[in-house]
Amino acid sequence: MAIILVRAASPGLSAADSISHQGTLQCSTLLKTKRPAARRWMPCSLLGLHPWEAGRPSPAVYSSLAVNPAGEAVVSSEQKVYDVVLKQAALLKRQLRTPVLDARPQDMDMPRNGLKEAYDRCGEICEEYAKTFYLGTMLMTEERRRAIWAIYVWCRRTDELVDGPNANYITPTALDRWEKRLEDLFTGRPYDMLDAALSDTISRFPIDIQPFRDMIEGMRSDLRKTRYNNFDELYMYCYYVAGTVGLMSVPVMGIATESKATTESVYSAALALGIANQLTNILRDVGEDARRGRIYLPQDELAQAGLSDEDIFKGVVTNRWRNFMKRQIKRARMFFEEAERGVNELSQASRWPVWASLLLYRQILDEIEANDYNNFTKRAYVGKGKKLLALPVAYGKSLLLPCSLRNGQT
Ligand SMILES: CC(C)=CCC/C(C)=C/CC/C(C)=C/CC/C(C)=C/[C@@H]1[C@@H](COP(=O)(O)OP(=O)(O)O)[C@]1(C)CC/C=C(\C)CC/C=C(\C)CCC=C(C)C
Ligand SMILES: [Mn+2]
Repeated sequence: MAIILVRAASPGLSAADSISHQGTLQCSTLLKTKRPAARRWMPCSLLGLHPWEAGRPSPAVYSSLAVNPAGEAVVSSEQKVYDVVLKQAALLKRQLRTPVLDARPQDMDMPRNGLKEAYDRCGEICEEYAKTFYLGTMLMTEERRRAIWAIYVWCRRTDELVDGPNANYITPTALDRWEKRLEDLFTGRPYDMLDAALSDTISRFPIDIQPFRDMIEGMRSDLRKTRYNNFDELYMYCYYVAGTVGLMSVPVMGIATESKATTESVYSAALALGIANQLTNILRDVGEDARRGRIYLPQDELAQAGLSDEDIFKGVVTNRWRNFMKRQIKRARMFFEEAERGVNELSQASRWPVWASLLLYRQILDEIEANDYNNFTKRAYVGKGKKLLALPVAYGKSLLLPCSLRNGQT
């Protein structure tokens, strides 16, 4: 696939920055050298690096076009998703300027009777299905905790549609109906008590519908797609099913008043955390997914490593597999690193749970390594002791100054 760099859509870029042709480059990201005045760009491939090995510049400063085999230019997934980030950030900024939250009557602080029950049920479901997330939410303020439970339950139910016991009967039409329900709850007409909790959350926090719609879109693609040709395709899937969670959560978590970071950069970090978590999920579940006929790994990178679908189905750990896995783990860690830069930009009370979940999820990668990359038959599992240890470490990190106050604006 050939890549053409085109003028960035973001403000502040001059035409001189814009066009450069990369012929048959494999990567869709360029490395920005540290010479801001000249704004030099160097293709990662020329440096012998994958973009994620070279340090991923924000797509805010460039935009890349991939050329498909028919010679048509297509916008990269990263750029498409970054456009969503910009839109979400703009919406949040606009809504925060409208003093809806402050103008709320006092009695809205506590949900009314039926709603309390609905939120409590969301909490129970979260505790039952995701002990780690639940533990994290216990560190939040009550209103935020309830909101995250409601979002969690909606995400879990959406995932259950395609992964749960009735998954074989789920059609695109069923997902269309689920989307209609989503629209209804966003306009204050919830279908059941769990939807009512989310509907209430939406009235309390400046949450937009798009990430929710996009998650449903991810489930639609999961119904029809079992292979990913390259990382660009996989990235889009990860955005849909997990990056969206980051975008849904930021308006609830809140950005610290003292933070000097841009709203866009906080959203980018939240997106990166979702992507990192999903890549980790994928690497942990390779064997389990293969038994369902699914391979969520970039086919081109498998081929470059001398591996085929058959090797995945056979599930034998070879040196080729180890080398392939090392690169995949490295990429996931880069997304975690990107996410780390945003955590302390969140409001103080939200940092600890996010750090805790980041550290705990990232440890799954260490466990895959400790299992000598056997993710075919061994499930990477973080033991209770390590989980408990992560909590004080997370707390310590949450007390550090936001990156934007340490190194200037991010
Ligand atoms: C600035 C900054 C860093 C902000 C933080 C933003 C933030 C809170 C991001 C959260 C990211 C996150 C937790 C993403 C979830 C990723 C995930 C696990 C997605 C799973 C998708 C499908 O996976 P699959 O089917 O392959 O796997 P299973 O075997 O089924 O597990 C999901 C299952 C999609 C549905 C997601 C959820 C149910 C999780 C939703 C979680 C929350 C709303 C809680 C977030 C709260 C905290 C405290 C992190
Ligand atoms: Mn699932």
